[in-house]
Amino acid sequence: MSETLRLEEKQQAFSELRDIKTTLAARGWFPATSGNLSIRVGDFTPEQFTFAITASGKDKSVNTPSDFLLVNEQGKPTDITGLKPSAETLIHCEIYRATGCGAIFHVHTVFNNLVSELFWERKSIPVDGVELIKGFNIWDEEAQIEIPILPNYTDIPRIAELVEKAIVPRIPGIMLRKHGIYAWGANAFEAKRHLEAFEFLFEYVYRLELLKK
Ligand SMILES: CSC[C@@H](O)[C@@H](O)C(=O)COP(=O)(O)O
Ligand SMILES: [Zn+2]
Repeated sequence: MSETLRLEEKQQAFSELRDIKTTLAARGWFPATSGNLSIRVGDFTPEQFTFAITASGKDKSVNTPSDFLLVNEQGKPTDITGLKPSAETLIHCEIYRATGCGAIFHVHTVFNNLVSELFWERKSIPVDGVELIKGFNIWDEEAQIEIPILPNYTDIPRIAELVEKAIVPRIPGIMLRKHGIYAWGANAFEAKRHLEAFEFLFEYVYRLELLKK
């Protein structure tokens, strides 16, 4: 890839990340510096790829000139930089490798944490016939879906190695227990739609469980 093209693509990815970061921060979806966002950049094969990702530990409700960096398929910075990629970069790497998606957004919310604990023994969160399932492009009448839950190990490589097996066809997301959702899509627009659908469904599931009691 030529340097000019790479610079343009990098700036485009950083600008998209900034927009989505600002939008999600306004909803309070990045409490206490949590969450991370990434968008792929340039040519992409399962073996070799580059993506733009949020730097680790930043206050994601504030925009600064050093919020993002480029990393390779091993999660290592591609340029010389003082910035540290997200601590959860390896999970992004595995999702890109397994799905070939174009963007991945991760948020911690109270509702996603609650349902991940509520359904931990089942290892998936069931959702039954709710209209917003169509946000995943699933159009079956009264569709029933299961959103997979993985354990929240402190050691991120241990989580990363479980990702590929845990991915369920048609479901563009994985929950980490009492941690948060990773949602992905072909591009930032789709990943955002999926993330919003997940969060709506998690609140619905939680409230329905309460009503049943
Ligand atoms: C500060 S709590 C959240 C972190 O432990 C982590 O789960 C997270 O989502 C953000 O980590 P980061 O390294 O900033 O991408
Ligand atoms: Zn996290």
